[in-house]
Amino acid sequence: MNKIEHHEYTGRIDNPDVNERLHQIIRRWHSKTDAGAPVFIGFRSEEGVKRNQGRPGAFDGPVVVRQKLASMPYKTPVFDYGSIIGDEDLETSQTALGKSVAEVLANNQFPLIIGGGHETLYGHYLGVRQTFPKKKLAVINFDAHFDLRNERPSSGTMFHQILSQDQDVDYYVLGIQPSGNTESLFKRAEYFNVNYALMNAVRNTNIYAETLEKLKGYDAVFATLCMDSVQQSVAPGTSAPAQNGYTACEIHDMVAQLAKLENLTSFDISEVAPALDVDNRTSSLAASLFHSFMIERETFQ
Ligand SMILES: N=CN[C@@H](CCC(=O)O)C(=O)O
Repeated sequence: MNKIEHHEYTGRIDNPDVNERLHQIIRRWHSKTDAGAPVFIGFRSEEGVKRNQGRPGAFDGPVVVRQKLASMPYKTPVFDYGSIIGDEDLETSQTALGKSVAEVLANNQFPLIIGGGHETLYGHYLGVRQTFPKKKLAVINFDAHFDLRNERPSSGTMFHQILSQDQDVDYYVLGIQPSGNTESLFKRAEYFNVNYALMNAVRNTNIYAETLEKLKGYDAVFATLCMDSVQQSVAPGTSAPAQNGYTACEIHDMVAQLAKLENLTSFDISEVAPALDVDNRTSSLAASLFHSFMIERETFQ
């Protein structure tokens, strides 16, 4: 059984009479907490990255991203489930994450999952599927990579795992880098009818707006953001950084639009690797993206 670790939030206080920063307002999750509220769930795992021959360092992602979130202004109810401590038994760790995600969804709350390597997404999927066993699902991935490898489960296989076992999931991925995916992976994307857009198309066409329109037609949508979709200058702390990835401005704007999607069930940000980071740039950016998302989605609470 995977251990659950709890995070102690601390930070500065400007006015002791008002709870106006996240560390002042956040409470430990329990099954009676407010419906509709966001709930952070950490997934401390880098086993998938190791198996994928990447650069480990994401194990502390959930700790450092929470440290960065702690002092951000936030006033509405928000909860923290804790972090699942992953180990070499990735499959069991992902099952544990799925169970936690399903528990939170069953409470009509909104899981905000902090990875961990991108193997986080497979556990995220398990929780969504367990909650909605019969629904037509879509997953939207902001990523430089397809993650369609057909190998032992890792941070490069999750969408192959999902699409080969579940006929009722459509896969959308935006920000694919030609320099990060071989012809074989592009062919596999065609084989699975993946709705993909290269980074240049995302920048120069209406594909994102069109994708959001299509996503409205599903029973439920879950979202994942791999930090290696963001350019290396602002997100150096990832296993496989991209030189031509999203700018900080572009990805904030896209996440803000995502937050308005009513049938969105849950959102993970993965591949924050503090051990590879420079001046906490990647963890600060991930925290800022979660914060933007929460502010935009407050209307649903
Ligand atoms: N989205 C994450 N992808 C993998 C690397 C991509 C690949 O397998 O080529 C990762 O960082 O571990």
